[in-house]
Amino acid sequence: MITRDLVAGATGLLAPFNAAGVLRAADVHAALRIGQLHEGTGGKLDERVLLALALTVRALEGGSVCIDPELVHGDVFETEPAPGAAAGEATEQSIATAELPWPEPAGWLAALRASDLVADGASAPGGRPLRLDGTRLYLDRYWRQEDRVRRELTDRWIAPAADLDPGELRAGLDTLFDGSGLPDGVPDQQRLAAAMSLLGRVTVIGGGPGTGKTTTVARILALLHRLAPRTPRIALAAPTGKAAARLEEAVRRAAGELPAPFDAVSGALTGLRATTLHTLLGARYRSTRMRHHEGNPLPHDVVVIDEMSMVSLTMMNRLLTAARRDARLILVGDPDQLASVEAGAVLADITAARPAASPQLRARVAEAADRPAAEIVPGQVTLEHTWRFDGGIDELARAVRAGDAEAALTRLRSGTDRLAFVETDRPAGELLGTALLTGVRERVIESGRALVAAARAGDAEAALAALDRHRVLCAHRGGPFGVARWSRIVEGWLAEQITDYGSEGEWYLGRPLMITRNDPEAGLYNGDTGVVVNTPAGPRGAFARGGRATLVSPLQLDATETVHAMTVHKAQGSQFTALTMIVPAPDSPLLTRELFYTGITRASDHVEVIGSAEAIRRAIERPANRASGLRERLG
Ligand SMILES: Nc1ncnc2c1ncn2[C@@H]1O[C@H](COP(=O)(O)OP(=O)(O)OP(=O)(O)O)[C@@H](O)[C@H]1O
Repeated sequence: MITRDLVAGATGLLAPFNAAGVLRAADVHAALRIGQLHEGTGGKLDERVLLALALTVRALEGGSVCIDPELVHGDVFETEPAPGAAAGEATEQSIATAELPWPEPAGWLAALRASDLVADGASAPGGRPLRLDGTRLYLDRYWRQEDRVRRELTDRWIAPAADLDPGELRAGLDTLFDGSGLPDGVPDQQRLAAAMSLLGRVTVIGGGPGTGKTTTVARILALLHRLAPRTPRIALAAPTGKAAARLEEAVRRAAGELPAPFDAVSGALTGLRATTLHTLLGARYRSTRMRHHEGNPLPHDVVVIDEMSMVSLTMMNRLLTAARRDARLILVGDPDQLASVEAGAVLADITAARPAASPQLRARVAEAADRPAAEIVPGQVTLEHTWRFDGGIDELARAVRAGDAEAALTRLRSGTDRLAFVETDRPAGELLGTALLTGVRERVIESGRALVAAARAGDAEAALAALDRHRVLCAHRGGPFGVARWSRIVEGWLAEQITDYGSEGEWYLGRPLMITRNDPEAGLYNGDTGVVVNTPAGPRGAFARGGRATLVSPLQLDATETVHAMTVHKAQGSQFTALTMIVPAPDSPLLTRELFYTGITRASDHVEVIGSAEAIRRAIERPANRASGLRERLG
């Protein structure tokens, strides 16, 4: 069912786009409000300008920071679940847009250029709601953010970081990055990443799971501790609480593995705490202003941000304006994962850009990394070699990343002990009781039993470990392939197999929880997961913090839901031993390469995919297409 949230005042071109569901009520209202202000100043608005304005507002919702009037008719628009639909039953659908009265692009652009609502070109003065840059149309606020991010990155890429002794640097790199373990002829990208991060001011270290990103970061920090004239002040952060906890743990593990003489600084690195990016920047309750900004910069000499794919344009702008110009910024992530919930695709844009290099910095990096200068792209390194054996998950991920659907399907069907493929186009409701769900049912029961046993025994750490043993991941929240349906199925299996399951009431022991609203005071963030465990004081929510369990009273847990299954979006930044990925129907607008890739790469040991070959092919062949100008503007 398509939602048509009709606006009475939508006239002209706005009306058919609103009726089709391409424009939501909020988009139309925003356009009308700005249009009325404009008419108040005596102008007469071209309906094509109003349409472009409403579409630009709408695009933000889909993650794009701008629209291109020449291309926007080809974008995929999706409905929102219908208001009033039964909870968990509604699902997003694609909207057919071919029949809509799209304005002819050349005339549309000309109308925009002539409009008083539009600042035309990068050098035009501000003060107008829209900005046209080439053929890209932005809300001016987002254009300014993108422009600031571009300037901050290019300025920082050009200037080298504070000097380190070149001889000592080379010797340190020789010890920590000796290339052992790499196949013959494979260049040591970890060494290159380290050289770049130490010599430059901003470095993006990209790579898939297990490519040694965190290990590299820990070694970079160890080198800085040894080589910098004074002990560096280091910040570790990630977009979500879960990702921050993982970063902290991974740095601690990698610090513990440092060879002599760097093991002398492991203590300093082991003591580092990671926070969310919001906390680092000083987010305040009910305020969008951060405590740290240009006028009150972060004090740190080194800022490491992990899971950068989840960082939006707005957040990147905040980070770059808050970090000192002379600080070293190390930005880590997997550019092939889903982009941020809010608009922008910052990591993917930066890693696809080829900015101009400072010849001096390039020569220094080449010398320290032992690589030809021509191979150095300023400020970015991709790690390719996978260090973790995962028996086929990595090869599946590589095929997905490369957009090779047939290779991915062959991998999935190969039947290794790490990959399982339940090939079906039927939703779970129709598969209950059949052999097709045997694998997922067994995993759910096995991990559920361990979870409940640990929770009842009051062993919070064992319960948290059991919680991450297996997870069901879906694309949608609602609908036949969604989280709500799967949660009921999982709960049914657990109730059937575990004696007295859920008998303690709302806060039953072993109840898996997910936080749905940030609570900085309790240190809990939207998407964090935990489990209810037994304590002498009664049931408590246990959450992983700094490698240990923190216990929170149910009284403090007012924004939680039970998490027997979760969306891939919510699972980003987490890792599970095993997972079952539910692939929706082929026409799902959420089905993209990034979604499928992010889903399957959340598992360390076992991936089971339930879905049709057709839907998987569709996903792999459809990369998410977020409109942004950053990639091109970075050069
Ligand atoms: N140069 C290396 N030589 C040998 N082992 C390595 C090397 N680099 C990393 N490893 C090992 O590979 C594994 C994965 O490394 P690491 O956790 O740093 O990867 P990652 O890219 O951060 O992974 P993820 O994204 O999954 O968190 C670790 O066990 C680590 O010890």
